[in-house]
Amino acid sequence: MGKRGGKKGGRGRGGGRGGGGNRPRPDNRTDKSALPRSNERFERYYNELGITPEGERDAFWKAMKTDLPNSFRFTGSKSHALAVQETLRTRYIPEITSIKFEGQYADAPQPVEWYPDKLAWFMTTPKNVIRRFAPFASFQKFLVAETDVGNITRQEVVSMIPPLVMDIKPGMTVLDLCAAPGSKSAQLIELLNAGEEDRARRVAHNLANGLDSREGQEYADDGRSTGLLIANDIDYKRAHMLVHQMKRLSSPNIIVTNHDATIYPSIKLPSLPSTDGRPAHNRYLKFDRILADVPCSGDGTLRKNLEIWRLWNPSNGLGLHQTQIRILMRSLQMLKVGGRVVYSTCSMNPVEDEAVLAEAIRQCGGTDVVQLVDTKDMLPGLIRFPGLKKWKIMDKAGRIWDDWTSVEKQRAERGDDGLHRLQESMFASGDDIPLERAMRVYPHSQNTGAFFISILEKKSELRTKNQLQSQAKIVGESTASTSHLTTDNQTKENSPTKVETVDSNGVANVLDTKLGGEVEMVRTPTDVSVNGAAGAEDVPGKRKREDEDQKSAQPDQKRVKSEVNQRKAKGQPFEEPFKYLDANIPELQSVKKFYDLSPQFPMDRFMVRNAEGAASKNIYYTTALAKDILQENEGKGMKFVHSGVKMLVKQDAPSPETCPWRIQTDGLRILETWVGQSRKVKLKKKETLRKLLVEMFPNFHEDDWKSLDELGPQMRDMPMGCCVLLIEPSEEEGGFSERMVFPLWKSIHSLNLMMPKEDRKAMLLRLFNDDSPLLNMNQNRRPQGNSKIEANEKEPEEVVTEPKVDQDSDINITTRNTSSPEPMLTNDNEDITKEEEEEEGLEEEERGEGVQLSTQ
Ligand SMILES: C[S@@+](CC[C@H](N)C(=O)[O-])C[C@H]1O[C@@H](n2cnc3c(N)ncnc32)[C@H](O)[C@@H]1O
Repeated sequence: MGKRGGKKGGRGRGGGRGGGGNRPRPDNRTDKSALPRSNERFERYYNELGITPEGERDAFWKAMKTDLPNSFRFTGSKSHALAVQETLRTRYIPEITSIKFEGQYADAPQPVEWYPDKLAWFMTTPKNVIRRFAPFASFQKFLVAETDVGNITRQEVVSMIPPLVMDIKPGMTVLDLCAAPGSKSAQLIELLNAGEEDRARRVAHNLANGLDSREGQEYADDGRSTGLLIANDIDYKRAHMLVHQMKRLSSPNIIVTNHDATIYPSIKLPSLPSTDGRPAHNRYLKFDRILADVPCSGDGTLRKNLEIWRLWNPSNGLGLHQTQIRILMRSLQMLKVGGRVVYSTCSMNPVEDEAVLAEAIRQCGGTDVVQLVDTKDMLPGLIRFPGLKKWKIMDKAGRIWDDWTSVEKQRAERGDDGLHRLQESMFASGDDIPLERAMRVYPHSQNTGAFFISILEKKSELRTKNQLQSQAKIVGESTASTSHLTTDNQTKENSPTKVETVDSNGVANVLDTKLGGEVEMVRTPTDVSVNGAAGAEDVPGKRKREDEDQKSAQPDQKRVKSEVNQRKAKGQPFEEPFKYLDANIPELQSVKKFYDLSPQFPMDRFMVRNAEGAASKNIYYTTALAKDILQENEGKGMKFVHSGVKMLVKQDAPSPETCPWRIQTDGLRILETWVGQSRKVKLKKKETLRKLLVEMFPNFHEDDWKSLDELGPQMRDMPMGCCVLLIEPSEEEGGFSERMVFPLWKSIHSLNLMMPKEDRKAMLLRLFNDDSPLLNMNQNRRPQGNSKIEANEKEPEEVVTEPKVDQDSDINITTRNTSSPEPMLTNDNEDITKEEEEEEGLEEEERGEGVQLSTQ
């Protein structure tokens, strides 16, 4: 499938069975496995810290110096993920274990024991062997196809831990503050939406049968998931990688933002009506759960990122300590009382781990206010070590210090030489903070990377004095301490409570920190009114503000449009605004009528992405809470990058009676329950589906319906346009083991299952072990309609890793170089990198075409 040529330096870990040998590669790419695996200061520091028991030290270093097994996760709804997992078990494992490689039978992929439902797996056979050794070809095809369509996600095993210990429940509000590229956000949304489809179907069934509606919080919105995940990243380009990942999840419960987590703005909610005649109080969103998977030095990923052996130095961790504290402090401020923050890093360095926890707890007012939750009984089967109570700090010069007193003494006697990065908060203080409740996972315990995970519970509101002090600290120290990040934040104090910041994109924001813990965006002088990221040249200034004041006098819609256009013209990044539609507009009314939608389906949550608020091409759907947030914060400087599931797409209709709005696969999962029986058809036999998958635009006129078995008469009688094809699991011979739904389009002369080519191929491979080429029956047909229709029928393709100009015009990006001037060891704990996707052969140009429709 993929191009394999030496396009870029690969992330290859070739060289045999996890041994990191130096075997030459068959292509011209750099063999990183040949990089030296030693670093005197790194090894000395961790030996001196004694992070593992004496008897395990050799095993620890041995594991560190060998290649990391590949690991992946089955994603999506549980039933679907289990169905894909079953294919691995029943078809590919027997095949793999019969392959002989270097004189031995290949190791089978194995499930990660502690991962719920065994949905995470790892395998020790090197990736390049799987890719290039012919007997693995069909397994490789399966992996690539399922990864391509989002059913499998490559992710480091240890990186899967934090979301699992967050105790996510339906209906919760969750914030992932440092979320790109989005592996953990994907897990979070799966947990948040767990069981949604079953619940909604139960409600619909009860309604149809005159039974009582379901009780309980989970059924508050007729079984639809009411929770919210806000996934954030400071880096604009990476925030768009996040958008790509989030779009694959097709959830209306997600908002992606692009802010600095240390000063993440408070999100306004609509005020409740005042009962006493006084002005209504401002309300802000507080979170049940926050994940602070902070930027870190990443030495826990060293088995995968071999460059860390060369680049590791003590300054990396020391330089991140303050930023990590600030991110954790801001998390705790935004948390509900009783809520939990999971703080995690892929670094083993206590200066980034326990020292950060201890300092944040102290700043909050102690363990009565914020307490660590014991993790030792969580995820039975996972071998872990307790958090450290005592530790030492290595300075820039490689000297190791036991405590702060010794540093101060040295400073008094010999000056600051090499000590300037050291701070008191980095050292163990002897406080009675139960740091052992955190968990440390090391490579040798179960052949993984290393990770640090902790859970903090907010017992009571933070004390206002501490809040203000810590916020003042955020303001005062921001410039110095974030300079090492990949972005160049600058912050300056404006007044005791007003803070002007210029973020990584050059966007100027005014934040008001006066409210107990609220960081409110009060003005964004250069923001494109709602979401835009300003150009670097747009630094705040008096003239800018005057311009802004004038602009605010313009009608909102015109202003947004003109500013978006200006940005487009300048090639600057911008986001189209989120505009909700009136439920009574003719377009939505026609959709409601055509699909016979149940009155239980909320018609007031549809939105479009254009300043005019016009339903012209794509209509998106969000939850009620996402709508409240997007509307309430519009024009207030929140940088919303993405939200909404594409649910309806306008199509050239084959007749005036046909609704031109077809249901898009992304939104079908949510809508299908509420579609009336008049636009639903059922299919039972696998072979009928196979025909619809292999043939694009199969003929459908005159007697063609007879070739479609049980589906034929249903489609013969179905008026043209889009309908819902439903497949129920059945025990019958030739029946299906899982429930599936698809949008099916009927035209004058053909039918078409509306699925992108790559999804069709993946499904053919999984259900039928069939990788024969797809047949485009349209090509064999005499053109009947006009050629414009054909052109309009193409679905825009999605990108995988790189942001690009989205043909949907939802997202338009001009990329900017935000990289740090110096080589920097800020590890992003990447699970999927561009480089790796290229290795997998998943380059953009190789992706199949999108959905096609025919009006013929
Ligand atoms: C360890 S990675 C996160 C990995 C991610 N949680 C996942 O599982 O895919 C850290 C991320 O934090 C982002 N970041 C760095 N400094 C930040 C800040 N001050 N605010 C928000 N995000 C930040 C980086 O751009 C990077 O994407």
